[in-house]
This record gives sequence, structure tokens and C-alpha cells, in this order.
Amino acid sequence: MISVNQAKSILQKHTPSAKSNILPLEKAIGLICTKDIHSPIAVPSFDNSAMDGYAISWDDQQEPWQVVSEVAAGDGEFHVLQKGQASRIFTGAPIPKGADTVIPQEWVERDGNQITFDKSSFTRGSNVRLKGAQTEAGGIILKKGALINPGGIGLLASVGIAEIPVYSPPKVAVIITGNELQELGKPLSFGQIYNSNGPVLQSYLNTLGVEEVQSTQAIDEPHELQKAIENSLANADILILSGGISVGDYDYVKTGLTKAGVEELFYKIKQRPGKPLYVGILGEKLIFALPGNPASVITCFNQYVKPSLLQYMGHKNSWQPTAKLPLAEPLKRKAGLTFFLKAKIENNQVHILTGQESFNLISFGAADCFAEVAEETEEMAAGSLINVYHW
Ligand SMILES: Nc1nc2c(c(=O)[nH]1)N[C@H]1C(S)=C(S)[C@@H](COP(=O)(O)OP(=O)(O)OC[C@H]3O[C@@H](n4cnc5c(N)ncnc54)[C@H](O)[C@@H]3O)O[C@H]1N2
Ligand code: MOO
Repeated sequence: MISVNQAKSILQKHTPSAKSNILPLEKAIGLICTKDIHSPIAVPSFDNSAMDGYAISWDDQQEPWQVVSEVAAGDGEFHVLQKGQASRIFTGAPIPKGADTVIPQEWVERDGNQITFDKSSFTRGSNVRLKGAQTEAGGIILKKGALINPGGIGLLASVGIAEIPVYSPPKVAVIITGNELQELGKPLSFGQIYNSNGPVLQSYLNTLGVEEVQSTQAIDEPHELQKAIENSLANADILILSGGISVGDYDYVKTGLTKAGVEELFYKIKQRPGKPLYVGILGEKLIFALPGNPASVITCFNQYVKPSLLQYMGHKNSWQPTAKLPLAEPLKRKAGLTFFLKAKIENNQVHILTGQESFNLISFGAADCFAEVAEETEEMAAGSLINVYHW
């Protein structure tokens, strides 16, 4: 058996490098940009008004101004203003030639077509958004390695970019093993349980941006499982299996993977839950065989599959704990295994939840992270800092 740190370091070394792909903007959310992105245009691409009001050419001596025209957002042609003239204008509308300042309407006294206002509150250029104020044409708007979030999508769209080079998610196949599994929505016969690992893996993958998941359910029968493994490996970059990896007479996963040519990277880790985790490699394909107990699947995904997938997709530091926070209550146990405990963070303190057994999912109704108790630790006092890993 190897330690958690050894397992993570082996996996980190064998996780394939990210591949760049050009995707439409709407598919790029949550992904990492692979190149510096330059703006093809200046934004704004024309001087325009920041307010609803009146466009004028600033003149310390002038009063009143004559309103001679109107310009709204989207207008392309307009009157050229002469000295002493004003144009009614609306937010986003182009500044007419001859004008350089916008006075918001609530500051203006209007009498027929004449306007006056208190000049002491404005200067030349007030309320005008100048061409290129956000971005000059050719300027870098997003750096290589940036995470594309909804704000970044807005920035890219604002300069007219519809496609972007990103590290695209891998194709993932999932095989759920077990004779005892029943689909949701159907009644349970004696001895059956609902398949919760399938929905867990599907939804966890989706939250990481992996949309294409080929999912297969296989009974605990060596030939059927072998077919499922070979089919899945033919189509996917990453294969995740649930169950059948322990030492029972019906645990055929390890033999099946070996038969398919998969080379073992490690099997069994000094941890709870998820001790019998298996990770293998076939060429550049990674294979995770997650121990079937529901809490083991979720924990192993959080600790091994997720960081490896994120590394594959170009994220940095995906293996680090997401925080180090004070423990709310003291903790005592026998050393020898790393524990990943379901926990909830309240008032910036880590509360370890009850129901930590690997068959028991109840704590996941409240948990927002896993707290890590290191292999050699026997006791932790309240207030001592503990590594946590959020979802
Ligand atoms: N003699 C030993 N027995 C076991 C050991 C051991 O070291 N020696 N390790 C235990 C540990 S720890 C784990 S974890 C499990 C892992 O077993 P498998 O990976 O072979 O998983 P299964 O036996 O198929 O299932 C285990 C458990 O989980 C339930 N299960 C399976 N699939 C699903 C699913 N899709 N949704 C919900 N629940 C699922 C299954 O019914 C079992 O109760 O082995 C221990 N045994
Ligand atoms: O390692 Mo198992 O996941 O404790 O039940």
C-alpha cells in the first residue's frame, strides 16, 4: 500500500498534457485559455454618451445652447453640431461631430429648444466614453492560462470574438458495475440498492465541464465486463469504473483491465475511505477504478479524479487543498491511514460531520468539503489548522 502523497505524485506525473482546441464561446465557460487573446477592434469602437442628456461642444463663454437634433443608440448618421448648438442624446449613442461633452438631463433646464445648466459641475469631456477606453485594437484582453468565467465571456463577446482556443475536456467513459443495482424510479426488490454512484459521477463530471460522458452499466460477469471495458477504452481518453475492485469473488475489474492491456500505476492507498482505489494507464489513457462504496467513490473522485482532470484541462495547483482552516472540535483517532472526513465550514471553522462510514451518504446532505487528517496524526486540538478540499 502506498501513501496518499505517493499516489497523488504518481498520478500527477502520468496525467497527460492538455490539448488545445478551438471552441465556440458558449462551450468555453470554465475552461482555460491556451493563448494570449488580442482584440480585433477598439472598444468602444466610437466615442459615445455615458448618459441620457444633451451633447454639446464645451465652451466656457456659451449660454444658452440651442437643441437642434437628436441622436439615439444605434443611430449611424447625425447632424454636425455648430458653436452654441446641442443635440438631445441617449446612453450609448455616438457623440455627434462637433460635440465633446454630455450634460445629463437632470442637470439641465430646458425652455423650448433652449438649454442651460450649472457649468461648475462639468468639464470638457464629461460623460463621454472615448473610442478605445476599454481596449485598443490589437491589445491583449485575456492572457494564456486565464480561466474563462462569465465575465471573461462578456469581455470576449464585447470585441466580437465568437471562438476561443481552450484546453478542451477529455472524453470520459464511465462503467458502473454491480448485480445489485436498480435504476432510479423503479421499485427495489429484496437485496437491491439504487445506483447512486452513476448519478454522482455524471454530475461531478458535468460540474467540471465534461459534458460528453459515455455511460455503461455492467453486471458482475467477466465477459460482459470485459466487453464494456474494451468498448469504453476504444472511445474515451479517461475511463472511470465504480465497484468490483476489491477482493471479493465477483470483483472482476482488475483482471479485466489487465486483460485489456492496462498497466497498473497503483492499487490500494493508506486512506479511508477509498482504500482499494486502482489507477492504471493505457498509452495516454488514464483508468480509475473507484471502490464501489458510495462515500469512497465521491471521496476518491474529489481527491484523485478531479485534480487529474483539472490538470489535464490546463489548471494549475489542482492538487492543493483549497483552504487550511481551524478545526471546530478536537479530534482523536488511531494513526496509520489518511482520513478524508466529510465536513461543513461555519464561521470559518471546520465541523466534522457524523456518519463517516463509507456506505453512509447522510453527511453529504450537509458537507461542503473534505477535511484531511494526515496518516501519522493521532490527535488534533480544537483550533488547529486542517487541510480542506471543497467540492
Ligand atoms: N475482505 C475484504 N473485503 C473488503 C475490503 C478488503 O480490504 N477486504 N475492502 C472494503 C473496502 S474498504 C471497500 S471500499 C469495498 C470496495 O469494494 P468494490 O470496489 O469491490 O465494490 P463493490 O463490492 O462492488 O461494492 C461495494 C459496496 O458499494 C455498493 N455499491 C456498488 N456500486 C454502487 C453504486 N453504483 N451505487 C451505490 N452503491 C454501490 C455495493 O452495493 C456494496 O455495498 O470493499 C470492501 N470489502
Ligand atoms: O476504503 Mo472503503 O472505501 O473504506 O469502504
